[in-house]
Amino acid sequence: MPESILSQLDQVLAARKSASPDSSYVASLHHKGLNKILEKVGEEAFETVIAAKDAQVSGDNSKVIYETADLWFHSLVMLSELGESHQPILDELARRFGLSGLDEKAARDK
Ligand SMILES: N=c1c2ncn([C@@H]3O[C@H](COP(=O)(O)OP(=O)(O)OP(=O)(O)O)[C@@H](O)[C@H]3O)c2ncn1[C@@H]1O[C@H](COP(=O)(O)O)[C@@H](O)[C@H]1O
Repeated sequence: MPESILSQLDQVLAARKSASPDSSYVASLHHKGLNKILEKVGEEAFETVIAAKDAQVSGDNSKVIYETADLWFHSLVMLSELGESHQPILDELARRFGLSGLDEKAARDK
């Protein structure tokens, strides 16, 4: 089975941690450090929200798809900077699968 794009990206992002900041965008982000990466995640989250509001009016989802990809990508860079891969996130979603959000909240609020 071909490797998933998330696995392929994880490998590239990890390799970029030791690359020269002049040689690549991801290497430049790792070089600038976590605060710069978090700034980008916040920026992309905001742009995604605006694109979703626009899509609601126009009925065209192309911009929100593009911005969500930017958000996911920068979130992967954040995880990579912290020494994580995408896998624990998929595992957490899998753990939650089938667990009603309402039931989970009720158990938490007890
Ligand atoms: N998926 C992506 C990806 N998505 C978005 N981006 C970059 O993320 C940046 C988004 O920032 P903005 O939209 O804010 O644009 P900007 O104004 O250029 O950014 P700033 O100057 O504000 O930081 C752009 O430069 C995009 O090109 C990405 N850059 C890289 N990748 C992947 O990461 C791999 C490694 O990339 P390099 O490190 O550049 O080789 C690539 O082969 C791709 O697979």
